[in-house]
Amino acid sequence: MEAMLEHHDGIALFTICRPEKRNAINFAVMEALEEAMEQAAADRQVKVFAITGAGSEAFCSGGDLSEFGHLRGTEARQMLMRMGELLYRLLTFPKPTVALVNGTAMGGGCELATACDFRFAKEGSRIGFVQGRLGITTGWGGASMLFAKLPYGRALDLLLRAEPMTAEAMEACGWIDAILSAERWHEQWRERLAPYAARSLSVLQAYKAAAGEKWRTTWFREQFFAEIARCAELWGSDEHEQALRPFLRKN
Ligand SMILES: CCCC(=O)SCCNC(=O)CCNC(=O)[C@H](O)C(C)(C)COP(=O)(O)OP(=O)(O)OC[C@H]1O[C@@H](n2cnc3c(N)ncnc32)[C@H](O)[C@@H]1OP(=O)(O)O
Repeated sequence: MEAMLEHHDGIALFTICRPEKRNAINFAVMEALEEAMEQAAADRQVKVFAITGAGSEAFCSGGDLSEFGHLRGTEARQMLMRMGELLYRLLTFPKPTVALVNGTAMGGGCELATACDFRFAKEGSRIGFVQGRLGITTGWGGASMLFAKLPYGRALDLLLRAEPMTAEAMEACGWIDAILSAERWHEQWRERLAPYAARSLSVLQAYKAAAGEKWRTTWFREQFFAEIARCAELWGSDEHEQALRPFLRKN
């Protein structure tokens, strides 16, 4: 089982279950996420959609480089566009969404979390938009979302540094909404989400419709998918191939 969907008190919790790969996203996880979002959007008992990673090490280490690293040309572009479509759907989800960053978040793992309305991180988590060190850029719409959600200079700084940051630094730049205790992690994120889950579905959906207006503009959608197309071009570059070598040698 690569991922699972559970329900707790109005919260649909989607967990990526690949701790041995630090919860890297492969095609099976994409499919599971798509199904989970469809179910959670349609289920009137669900008030909040939350995403986390299995185990105590990682939220999500991004795209599965052992599976995606072999993709070239059209295949790479299709993979990036497919996940981009999913993150766009998550960005415009009709109910509040939250990334429960329970450990390391790297690359596409940060893009996944950026698509959510809120990001709560477990203390000690390391978070990095590291794509720039791999000879690529954010490939799932992460930069477009970051520029829209954070002050311009802070967003650009994270992308250009392309390095793992502490949870405290990510809170200071506005990416993390709250750092929660490692010992009381499960209790604390439930406490944080309980007031949202207590609201009526019609109130939640009305606020999310208002929030979603800016993401639905033609301008934003074009920028979002143009970003993905640029990453697809870099995917076949020598710099990216060299960065992938350690992963490809193993698989
Ligand atoms: C496609 C959109 C753009 C992207 O997402 S590009 C991918 C960006 N992500 C990365 O570059 C992250 C690469 N991974 C890392 O830096 C580290 O593994 C990480 C996440 C900091 C965790 O470090 P540690 O806790 O020390 O664990 P580790 O390095 O020993 O890894 C444990 C096993 O997990 C594997 N793994 C980690 N991230 C992966 C990934 N993204 N794709 C495929 N496999 C991945 C890693 O190879 C290792 O496997 P093994 O046990 O040696 O067989």
